[in-house]
Amino acid sequence: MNEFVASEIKNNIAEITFGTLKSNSLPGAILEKLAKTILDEGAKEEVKAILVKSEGEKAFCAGASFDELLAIEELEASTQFFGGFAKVLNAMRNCGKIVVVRVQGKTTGGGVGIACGADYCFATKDSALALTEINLGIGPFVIGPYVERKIGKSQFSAMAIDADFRSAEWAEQHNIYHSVSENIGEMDAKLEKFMQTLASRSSDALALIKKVSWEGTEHFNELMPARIHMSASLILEDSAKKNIESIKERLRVK
Ligand SMILES: C/C(=C\C(=O)SCCNC(=O)CCNC(=O)[C@H](O)C(C)(C)COP(=O)(O)OP(=O)(O)OC[C@H]1O[C@@H](n2cnc3c(N)ncnc32)[C@H](O)[C@@H]1OP(=O)(O)O)CC(=O)O
Repeated sequence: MNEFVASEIKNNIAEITFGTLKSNSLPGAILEKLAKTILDEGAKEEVKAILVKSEGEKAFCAGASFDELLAIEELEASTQFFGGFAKVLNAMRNCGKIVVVRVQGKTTGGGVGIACGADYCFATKDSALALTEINLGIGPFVIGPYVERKIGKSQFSAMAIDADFRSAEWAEQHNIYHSVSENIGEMDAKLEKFMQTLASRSSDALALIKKVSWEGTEHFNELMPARIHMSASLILEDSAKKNIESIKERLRVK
């Protein structure tokens, strides 16, 4: 399977895994499927919490798929595509269940959005992160409210402007990661214990914790159409396509 979203329920935990061949970057179909899977699993009474993770031992998620961005030629398609990120984050926020995210390696752009959409986030010390959108000629507009909620406006705008990687240690100090491990084995051992404990907790208490944690984010729904339009229109510029081609080349020869 080249691109997939899979889910299984183990011990009252819905484990959702996504994967794509290019650093787990996200095409539109995977975004749509991920959003739907999170909502479907969240609606199941037996599910106490949701674990979102990605395939492999390298990058957690490289954000928007370059190949899909290069193929987009008109506003309707780009609006639909960036709307997919809004749907995933909205699903994480509104699914009614605690969402835990497992970050095993570097993450950029929309992948940082997914880490910030978590209620609790595990990572390894190699899980540096960056808002690289400006390199393409766009910005972290759709994921912005979710990132700002974790790190504050000043740090968000600094990350969006410089597009530099911050370390996992930085991400822990700035409330994105809640647990940082030396390696994947150590992270998974901690995660398993954490999820087992979560599964034994009161469903009603967890639901209320989810509710109060996201209080004050109701306006995200109203923000989204304009935020989607920002990325969706900028990506149509010729310079954005040239930028993506040169990033792909830089990554290929590095
Ligand atoms: C949500 C909004 C916007 C966005 O999300 S914009 C997307 C931003 N993403 C990037 O800028 C990703 C750039 N990629 C990297 O920095 C690195 O690849 C990585 C993610 C840190 C992973 O590094 P690693 O060393 O593990 O892997 P490689 O660099 O060797 O990459 C392997 C392979 O994957 C290809 N690739 C990387 N990123 C993407 C991508 N986004 N789409 C497609 N393909 C990607 C890379 O080119 C390599 O391919 P090869 O063929 O093997 O060369 C907007 C909003 O919020 O509004």
